[in-house]
Amino acid sequence: MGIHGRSNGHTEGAMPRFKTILVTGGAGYIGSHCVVDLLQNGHEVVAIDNFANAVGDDDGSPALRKVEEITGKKVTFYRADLLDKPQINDIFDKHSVECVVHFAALKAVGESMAQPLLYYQNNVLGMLNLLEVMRSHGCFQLVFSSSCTVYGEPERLPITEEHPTGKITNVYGRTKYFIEEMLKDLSVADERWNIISLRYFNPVGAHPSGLIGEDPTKEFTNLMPFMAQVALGKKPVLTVFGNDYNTPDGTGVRDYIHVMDLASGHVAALNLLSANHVGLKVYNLGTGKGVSVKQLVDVFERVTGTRIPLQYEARRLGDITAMWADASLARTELGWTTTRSVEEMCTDFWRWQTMNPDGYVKKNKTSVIVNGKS
Ligand SMILES: O=c1ccn([C@@H]2O[C@H](COP(=O)(O)OP(=O)(O)O[C@H]3O[C@H](CO)[C@@H](O)[C@H](O)[C@H]3O)[C@@H](O)[C@H]2O)c(=O)[nH]1
Repeated sequence: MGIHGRSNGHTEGAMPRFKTILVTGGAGYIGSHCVVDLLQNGHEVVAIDNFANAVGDDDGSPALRKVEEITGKKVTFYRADLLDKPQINDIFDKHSVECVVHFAALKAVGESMAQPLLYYQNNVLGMLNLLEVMRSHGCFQLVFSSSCTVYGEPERLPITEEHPTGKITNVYGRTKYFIEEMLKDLSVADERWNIISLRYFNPVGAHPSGLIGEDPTKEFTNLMPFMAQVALGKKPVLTVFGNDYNTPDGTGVRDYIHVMDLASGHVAALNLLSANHVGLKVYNLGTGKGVSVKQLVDVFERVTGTRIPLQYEARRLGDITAMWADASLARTELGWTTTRSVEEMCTDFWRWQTMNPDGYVKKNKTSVIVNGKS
């Protein structure tokens, strides 16, 4: 496989498709990987990011410069905040945006509990501003980045899109849930809206080139980046939160999905939106397979040749026992499936980590507003 990775079977040009896509949160982990896939599928991308949790420098986004290297295509980038509505308005004035893929959001569960207003303001108000600007510019096509967290503690497994939502124990998850409810109301009130909400399971891995990956600017607590830090020797031990769950090996089970598979789910969603009026549709993006903490550690050690010292501790507050997707709706309606194994998730993440042990290299130390760098 070359630098361009692989396609998951979408035939370029087979369906009518949008030309210019606005990607909010485009410099972030999932956003930057998705931009790769959008560019490789012939879209033009205008990306915005406020660098709340992504690396930025005087020249814009190091991640998006790498995306340009991978794809050989240009990304128009604005450092912009969705809370600054006039700025968002200006961007829509400058570009004929046909569709928005909206990633920009704060996502740390613990932080959301300590600072709920910050989360409601950023995630919910940011979404409202975006929707208003979209409407005033006649743009009604949206792919929204939602999460399996909207399901709360599963009542049954695997989780289908029909599973009840709303019984969520953290503020971050509630912002995703509230936005989905808003989008429902909007699609009922005004049939011009054409929206797909994608409920992600646990995104991990990195682009196979090793040029882009996860480099949060905030303290992170997710399993794979933490495990990689331990493997690099930057952290002494991986704390496993709970080995007394009702799972085969006692550790928590999740549906880990390679970030490039997740990215191709967005391209598939755009293809559906560009050819159909769906109102509002919701799809799970997961592999359909549950993997425990212990299993993920074992695969990571095996494929990277590293050793991860473990320390078992009590369950983490608010963690659920097990969660995995029924992804059959996305398969039948979006024509999308995952193609990357847990081994590839670990190998690709490790390649990114070892090629970039300190994450993205900034061109300059300070950040200034960069408008319309292309
Ligand atoms: O140092 C660590 C970190 C995690 N875990 C365990 O690993 C699993 C995965 O944890 P993590 O990577 O933090 O993901 P989740 O807690 O499943 O949360 C992710 O998935 C949620 C559902 O989409 C999103 O809401 C969150 O933003 C996203 O971080 C869980 O069983 C954790 O208890 C450990 O044992 N040790």
